[in-house]
Amino acid sequence: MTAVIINGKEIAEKKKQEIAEEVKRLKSQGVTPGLAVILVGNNHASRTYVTNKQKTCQELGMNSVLIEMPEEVSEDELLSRIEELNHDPQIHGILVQLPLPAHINETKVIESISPNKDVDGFHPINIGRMMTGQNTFLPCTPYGIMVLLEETGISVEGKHVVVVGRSNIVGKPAGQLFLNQHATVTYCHSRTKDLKVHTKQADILVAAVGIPNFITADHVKEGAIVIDVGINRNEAGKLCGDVAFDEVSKKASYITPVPKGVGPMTITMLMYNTLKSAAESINR
Ligand SMILES: Nc1nc(=O)c2c([nH]1)NC[C@@H]1CN(c3ccc(C(=O)N[C@@H](CCC(=O)O)C(=O)O)cc3)C=[N+]21
Repeated sequence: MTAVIINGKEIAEKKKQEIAEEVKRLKSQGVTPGLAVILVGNNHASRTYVTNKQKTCQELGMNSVLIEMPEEVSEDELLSRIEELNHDPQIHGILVQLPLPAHINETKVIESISPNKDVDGFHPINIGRMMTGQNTFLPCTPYGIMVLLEETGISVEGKHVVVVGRSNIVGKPAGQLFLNQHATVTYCHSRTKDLKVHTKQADILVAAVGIPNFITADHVKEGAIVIDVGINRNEAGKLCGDVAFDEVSKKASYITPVPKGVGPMTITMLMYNTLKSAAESINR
């Protein structure tokens, strides 16, 4: 079988147009969605991501504020800046770019963001709401995966989804969203025994490991749907996923590439969450 390549860039463009329309509507009601991005230190990759987020805000007619803080900033200073943003009526979403420097407690920072402005969906209150199927901000990357599948016309109900990776921001919540949509979910991770025995059962295989070429053709069932969430650089410095694309795409029925797969959806869902927050602020 030769896989259909799911074009995440194209689907993201379509979704962004829909979001831009909604932004116009909100603006006519006097509310412009506003996102604050806090960048601590001068990590090169982080800076690229943050620039992309700002550019996308502009494209969609939203306001964006970049708050840069030096690597040595104290935790207290960061927390008090977040507290200001929690009370700023122009700001509907607050994103603290991760990772943070080692002297800052990430958990404490995430928990200081108002759950009403936590457009990353990382606050424990919002994670709890997601787990219990309530209305909340869904974490952007897992949410983006669900939208990719929906837009491709793939139903998740009853399918066996195997998630490889159990991070708090991708693997764990991705499994939960699939479960919420009535899939059967298996989690695998670095200590799973006989990984292939599990991954070969997958109707939908989600790779969120962080190791280039980790998932090879012999991990994959003929005709499976393969979602590559990895963002790695190979020896040549080229962006690549967790899946050995060339060999796996000969066996899968659908596959997401890297780049132009899940990545562009992550930013799009961040924009969606910011819009949602702004719309809900009217009723608060
Ligand atoms: N608080 C927080 N929230 C995040 O959402 C967050 C974060 N911290 N820290 C870093 C990761 C990484 N991340 C990406 C988003 C989009 C692409 C993306 O659009 N990638 C493009 C390629 C971009 C390129 O060429 O470098 C693609 O896959 O096609 C990648 C990575 C969000 N993150």
